[in-house]
Amino acid sequence: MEAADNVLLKTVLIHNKKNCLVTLFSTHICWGLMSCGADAIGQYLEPFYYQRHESVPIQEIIAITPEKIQHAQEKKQNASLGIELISLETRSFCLHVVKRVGGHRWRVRKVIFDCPDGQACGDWIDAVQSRLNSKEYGRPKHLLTFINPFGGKRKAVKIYEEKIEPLFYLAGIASEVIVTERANHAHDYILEEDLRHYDGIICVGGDGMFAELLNGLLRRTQQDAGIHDANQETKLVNPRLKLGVIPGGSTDAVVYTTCGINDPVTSALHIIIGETVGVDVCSIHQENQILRYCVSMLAYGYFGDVLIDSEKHRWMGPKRYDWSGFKRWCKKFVYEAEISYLECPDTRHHPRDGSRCFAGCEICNSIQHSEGESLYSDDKWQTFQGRFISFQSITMPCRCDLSPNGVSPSQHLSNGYTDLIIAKECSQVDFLRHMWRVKSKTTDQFDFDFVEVHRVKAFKFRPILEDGEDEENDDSNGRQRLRTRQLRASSWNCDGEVLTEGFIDVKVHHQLIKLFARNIEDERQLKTDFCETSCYSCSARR
Ligand SMILES: CCCCCCCCCCCCC/C=C/[C@@H](O)[C@H](COP(=O)(O)O)NC(C)=O
Ligand SMILES: Nc1ncnc2c1ncn2[C@@H]1O[C@H](COP(=O)(O)OP(=O)(O)O)[C@@H](O)[C@H]1O
Ligand SMILES: [Ca+2]
Repeated sequence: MEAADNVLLKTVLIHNKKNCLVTLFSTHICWGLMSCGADAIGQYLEPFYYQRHESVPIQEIIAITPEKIQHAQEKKQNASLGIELISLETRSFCLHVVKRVGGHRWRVRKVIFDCPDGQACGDWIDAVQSRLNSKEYGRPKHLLTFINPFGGKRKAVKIYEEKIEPLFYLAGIASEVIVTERANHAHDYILEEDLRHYDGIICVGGDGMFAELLNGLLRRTQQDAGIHDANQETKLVNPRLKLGVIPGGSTDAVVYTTCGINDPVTSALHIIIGETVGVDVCSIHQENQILRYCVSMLAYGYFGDVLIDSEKHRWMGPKRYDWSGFKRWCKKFVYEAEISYLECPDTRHHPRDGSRCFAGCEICNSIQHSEGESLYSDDKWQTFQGRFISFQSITMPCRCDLSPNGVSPSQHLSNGYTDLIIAKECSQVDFLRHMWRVKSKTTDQFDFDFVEVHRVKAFKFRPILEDGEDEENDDSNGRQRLRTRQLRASSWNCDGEVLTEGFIDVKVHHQLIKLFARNIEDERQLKTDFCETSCYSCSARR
């Protein structure tokens, strides 16, 4: 019974008016009815087995609090004495634990236990609290929080005050809150201020707001490490601070991808439990300068234009993307570029390999990168030159309400690669069929002969803006003449921010940042009413 070594506390407590054996292990807490009885003062007979029990990992305990309950006997006594409730010794405690309510949504569940006396109650609270404080769980204590009052439906301040602040208080997290007054407020603050006291920086906002935290933190980290204007060969430094997002924007692809849903309470709970996931970051260069960093979608052509147009319709809230998407689709624009890319050498990893990135992803954990090696000495660069409607580089799956499966469903959070998705020149109807599949959950959106996909480590993008010579009728004098046709230029949609530079070089940095989030769970594999395999009672029974 090796698991018994990890037993920290074991007593009979009252839960739901029944005697329950409650055991605190170093990794989880377990409670349930026993087949051998135990008396009310906590004596129990060995051997005992739980009949039915529940187990919660320590990681998923949000907090433990004393619970003031007037016990039945005391109530009776007080009633007979004709007195109101007086302050009595607290001998009950409440465990606030993560509860999964379906669709990746998390809520707080309260589980109350009554102890034989105040001393036992205090012992339980101290024992559980000391596990929660253990460094191995990395739960944040001090957070810097930025709220964008103008993101999405403009409800970020209300969301924070009503839903998030009480949860942080419950979990003992001190949060310094800054409601932003202008674009780049958060970015500039992170670049300049003293951040030593924080464990992490979070925002209540959308992808654009998250991009401010990302760019601010990565720039600050490189600056502090003495790395300025890095070229692509430079190994970037990983920030100490972790980032987190509470959805309050329009698309919220970062939070939807990493938590499985854009729900503020779920995100707050992911942050509180302190679990983190490494996330790949693209650095976007022009010559020897880093222009920006990007984690979700970097797009040129269709989605670049949609972003520019959607900014004019901000008043519509999140619906502006549908409207601009539709408007932009009505006019067909074609772009041309030369794109060179360094494809993932392992052919098992591909945007259409059918894999999914779940919490504890084995693919992300097993992929090896030879970070120190020069990308440019590699002779495996390939080139695509041609016309397209949409070009996207997708570094995480980019799930969102617009695309619940993701823009690249088999992309991974931390595999060190980005997926290039090129929708080549085609009819408007064909492009719509492709987009329709991106939005729907059913069919493979890449299964079209005009869609090309590659999983790459780096790429170079060179827009072609002149189309050689074209014959054109000049109606005024009826003669034909040759002239150079100008091709349309687009701009980049970089995590929802506009980037006007056309020529760029992009490189993926494997797990450059850590995000407070577990990543989505494979709900088919979640056991709801069974104990973890490490449970003492279960392993004893096996
Ligand atoms: C003709 C109908 C077109 C519908 C298009 C359906 C495809 C959906 C693709 C969604 C793209 C998700 C990638 C994430 C992008 C965000 O970074 C960005 C900014 O998000 P934010 O508003 O800051 O939360 N949002 C968009 C739509 O460009
Ligand atoms: N106080 C503010 N006023 C105006 N713009 C802001 C403010 N705070 C942040 N922003 C900017 O608003 C943009 C969109 O924010 P975001 O939270 O992503 O919302 P949405 O998802 O609706 O686009 C970002 O570019 C961010 O820099
Ligand atoms: Ca990736």
